[in-house]
Amino acid sequence: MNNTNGELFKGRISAIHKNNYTIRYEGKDIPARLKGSFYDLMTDWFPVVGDYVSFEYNPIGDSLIVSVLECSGLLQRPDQAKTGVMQYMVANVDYTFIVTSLNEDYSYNRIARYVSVVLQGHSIPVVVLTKADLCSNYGRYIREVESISDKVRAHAISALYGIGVDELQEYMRPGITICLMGSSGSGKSTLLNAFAGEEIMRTSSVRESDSTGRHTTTYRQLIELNNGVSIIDTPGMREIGMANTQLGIDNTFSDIAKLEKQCKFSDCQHDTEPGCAVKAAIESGDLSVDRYILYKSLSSENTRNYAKKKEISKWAKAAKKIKRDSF
Ligand SMILES: Nc1nc2c(ncn2[C@@H]2O[C@H](COP(=O)(O)OP(=O)(O)OP(=O)(O)O)[C@@H](O)[C@H]2O)c(=O)[nH]1
Ligand SMILES: [Zn+2]
Repeated sequence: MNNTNGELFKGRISAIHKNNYTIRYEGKDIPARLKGSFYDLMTDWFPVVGDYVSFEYNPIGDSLIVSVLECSGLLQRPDQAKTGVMQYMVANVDYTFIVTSLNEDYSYNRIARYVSVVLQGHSIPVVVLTKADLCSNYGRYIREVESISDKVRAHAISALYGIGVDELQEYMRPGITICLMGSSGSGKSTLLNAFAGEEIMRTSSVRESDSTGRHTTTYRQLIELNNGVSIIDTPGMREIGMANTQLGIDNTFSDIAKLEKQCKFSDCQHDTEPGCAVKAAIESGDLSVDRYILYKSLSSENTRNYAKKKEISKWAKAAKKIKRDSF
């Protein structure tokens, strides 16, 4: 690759640190920054890790990212300011491994949240229950996770003892991108090292007393394995809020969403109304009350946050107008 006169190349964003980007191109990592037009246009379509971009190559300094190419498999997370706005996190992800350790990190509710976010982003959720060596009854957890949704498969592994990691090989096909999501200390880096067969990520040591991990992963990073699989490791996330995720929630609980449409009255509150399909399913044991409550609580959290987001953008517009009018 030579220095070019505006010639464009296609690469993939492998890391982002503040305004510094790294592009993966033909096995090399190239430092890059965004072309000024990204900022001029005030676009919120800034590249994220996993995005394919076109760029102008500069062999002696930063290359210039010109545009973001079309993508699918986009994962979002709520912004840090908790304004109900979802931010893009990673792009072009085929499978998302929801990594949860089989100790107090395990949460049915949180896994359902992750699954909704993953399905909303058109990626396929796979729950990886780590540290199976610390749990005597992991079969129960696999069944419980798979009962959340028929779109979810779960595997119990111990990367430390090499148990169950082979089961995950079925997802590892050349050209596939896998994103690892999960709390800090859940074992993402250890799993990545097991896939790579060598220590490519530093792992954090868990404090013995409370088995929480210290934060080690500082930014999202795409790593290409020798088998042609790309892995994106994300920093540990404990909370995952719902906003603009209704499609993902309905997709996760598609049987419930379908049942609600079968009630006799279209505005059925599933309370005392006759011909209520939801109540009938609960009474017959086809639908568990806990799962139904979870679906309702995620949906109402989503609606609340979405309304908040609209409210905030109304304030932001009004504030901009005041500023404009005062000049
Ligand atoms: N017992 C046991 N411990 C494990 C296993 N996998 C990982 N650990 C330990 O859990 C701790 C945290 O693992 P990491 O791989 O660093 O966790 P992480 O998810 O990458 O954490 P962040 O980088 O903070 O997001 C380390 O001390 C690992 O040795 C396992 O299968 N069994
Ligand atoms: Zn009903």
